[in-house]
Amino acid sequence: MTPSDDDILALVRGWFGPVPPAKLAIALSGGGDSVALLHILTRAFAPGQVQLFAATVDHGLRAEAAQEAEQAGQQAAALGVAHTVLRWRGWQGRGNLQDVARSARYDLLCDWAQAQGIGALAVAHTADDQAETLLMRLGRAAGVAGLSGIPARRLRGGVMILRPLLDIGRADLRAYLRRNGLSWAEDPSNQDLRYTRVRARAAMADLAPLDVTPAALASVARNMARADEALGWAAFEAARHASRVVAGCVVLAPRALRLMPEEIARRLLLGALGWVGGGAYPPRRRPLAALLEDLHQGRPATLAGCRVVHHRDEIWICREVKALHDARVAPGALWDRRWRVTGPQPKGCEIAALGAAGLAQCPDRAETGLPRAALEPSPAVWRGGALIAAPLAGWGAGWRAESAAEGPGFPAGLLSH
Ligand SMILES: Nc1ncnc2c1ncn2[C@@H]1O[C@H](COP(=O)(O)OP(=O)(O)OP(=O)(O)O)[C@@H](O)[C@H]1O
Repeated sequence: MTPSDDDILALVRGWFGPVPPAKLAIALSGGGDSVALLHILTRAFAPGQVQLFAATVDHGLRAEAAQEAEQAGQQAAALGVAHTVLRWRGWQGRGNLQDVARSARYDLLCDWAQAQGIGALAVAHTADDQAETLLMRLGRAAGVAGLSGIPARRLRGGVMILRPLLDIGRADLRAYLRRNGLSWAEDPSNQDLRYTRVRARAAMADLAPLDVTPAALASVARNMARADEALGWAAFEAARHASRVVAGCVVLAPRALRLMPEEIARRLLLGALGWVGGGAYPPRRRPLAALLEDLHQGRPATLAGCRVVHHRDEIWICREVKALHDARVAPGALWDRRWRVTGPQPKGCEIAALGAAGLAQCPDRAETGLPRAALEPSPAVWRGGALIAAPLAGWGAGWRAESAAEGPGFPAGLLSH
């Protein structure tokens, strides 16, 4: 049965709970879903309870984009909502256009929201988007995390991204738009069968006789999200017992790693590699499985900007020194996302990796008890090619290297997976 306006408003109100954000940004593409979201949000809350702001990203990729952004602005204005157009002109012809544009769009929207002091951004993904995402991920042989689909809430760049329409179907939103006499722009790429998402949408109709409906798939995503959270928690607990952080490395007990369920070990490694290596994308399943096998066999390995070695009966996940070739900053600046090095007479000095040649100049290196793989990528102070200090290797009076990593760190980062 098609839900009425009141049903939809109650659903969205319920989604936000008793304390909705005082300021809420809306990502308004001008397409049907986000126009509906805008309209719904203007009606869902008590007057003055939630201050709304809308923004449209003009990617400059289609001739009509600027005009559509302007139209979206008029729709927002008609509803008394402040509107901003954010322009992106960053396409350099490299990589996958859809992915690059999406990532740039979220960056622009989150930066804008933060600059306005708005902590939450609503986007208009629907139950159909969720179902299509699940189908696409089945095709990529996803695991529990992938089958959790699009999250209802996720922190990005200090802004909480909210998806209050994730339990509402696209057809129901179209009915809402028509009932309320609202117009919207159709994105022509929604018909382009070259896109996997469009093919997934077309395939949904064929799956209906099996009861594989958007609602059922959205339900699977919710179940998987709960399982994912539980696995994240178990990995966090396992990491607390079987690992420690030393000199920017994650140190693991091999026996504990061997006894853990494989999925927990896999997540623990993923979290450690992400924290130490800082890669934008996590390593894929197969290289990660190969790494786990190497570790069980006592072999050293390299993955995701990390070097993994055995040292004194423990496994050390260290930063890969080769990945730091270009990492050079002035003293006091953030180095390799995680270190801040300060000390006396910094003039003319730069911070770069200690490396093998630098380490050879540190007489007290053995006394640190740290493996070479941990010391070589550690921050060192250089002046004109001469080593001034290597705080983690015990060389250079007065210089300090402090951990300055942002974010939840390790192992807490395993919980937000
Ligand atoms: N140009 C835009 N300006 C502002 N918001 C946008 C824009 N494009 C998309 N959005 C927001 O993102 C929501 C989802 O849009 P769309 O499905 O195109 O996005 P996506 O994030 O690229 O996801 P995917 O392609 O994986 O479905 C829209 O409903 C809208 O809230």
